[in-house]
Amino acid sequence: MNAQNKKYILTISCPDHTGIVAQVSGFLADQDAFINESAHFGDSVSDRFFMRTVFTPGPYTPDAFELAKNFSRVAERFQMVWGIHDANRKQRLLVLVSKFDHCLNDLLYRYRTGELNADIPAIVSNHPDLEELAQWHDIPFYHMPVTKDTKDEQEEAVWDLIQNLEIDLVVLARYMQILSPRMCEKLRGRCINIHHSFLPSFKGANPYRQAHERGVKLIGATAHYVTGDLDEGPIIEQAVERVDHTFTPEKLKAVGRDIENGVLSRAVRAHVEHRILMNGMKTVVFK
Ligand SMILES: Nc1nc2c(c(=O)[nH]1)N[C@@H](CN(C=O)c1ccc(C(=O)N[C@@H](CCC(=O)O)C(=O)O)cc1)CN2
Repeated sequence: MNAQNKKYILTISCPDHTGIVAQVSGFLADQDAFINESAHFGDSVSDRFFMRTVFTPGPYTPDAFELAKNFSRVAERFQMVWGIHDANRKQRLLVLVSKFDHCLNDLLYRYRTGELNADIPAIVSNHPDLEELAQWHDIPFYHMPVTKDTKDEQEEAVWDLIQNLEIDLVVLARYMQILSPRMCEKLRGRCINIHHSFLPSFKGANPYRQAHERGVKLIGATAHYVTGDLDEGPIIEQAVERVDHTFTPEKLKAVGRDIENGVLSRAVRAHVEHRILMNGMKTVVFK
């Protein structure tokens, strides 16, 4: 164990090839680093390889900058998309909400208890309803109302806040406004939405009403990265629960709330722990 309790996470995605695990573990050994855990996946369809290795520096391990410079030679050889992340650095989340409070409430509980190892410097909403909940948690609340005519200005203000607060991840916790393609591009790979259906079923607004009208026997929730295509972004986490003909739309929503909470929190936790790697329009999520 090193004195400063430093720990890093190396994430890799690259064209599949023999010897990658050997080269990476050999590199870390040469840099005097201790591997704590490692996971990898070779996708035979996309022919890409994914790896996540957690390591702690030894007495002779160079600093993170020097380590990254040294690793870049290995990365180039295998055409890697890679990152070395500080496992002890808390990711900074901006949570966007509208009027529904259950996902925000759940995230804030997990944040307050330390289960969600992240910082939440601010909450943004297009409605004032949830300001009291933010105040209870002593988190700054920004009421940023939006209409079809003011959407551009509102998104500019949200973007300024993201930059000023050095936000790492934006979480749409039942935020009921569709982000513009421009905003989605700016937030590519770092904006997670909770959709209240088992996608790809029931995209868009009012999925519980759609589900009730369809007479489904399962309802679910999906956490996905946000793209310009509504509810089409790469899926991160999903869950379902059984329902039956006796379930009214209100009862479907009540059961759905607990599903949404669990799905969103697992997705956010996976992101902040650098366990999600992009695989085209899909994800690889390491346990
Ligand atoms: N660019 C994206 N923006 C958002 C996504 C997304 O996948 N891509 N997910 C939504 C959340 N959502 C479903 O999960 C959703 C939210 C809102 C609507 C919708 O039709 N909203 C209306 C306005 C509603 C209102 O005035 O309150 C609209 O924007 O025209 C559909 C689906 C979050 N954003």
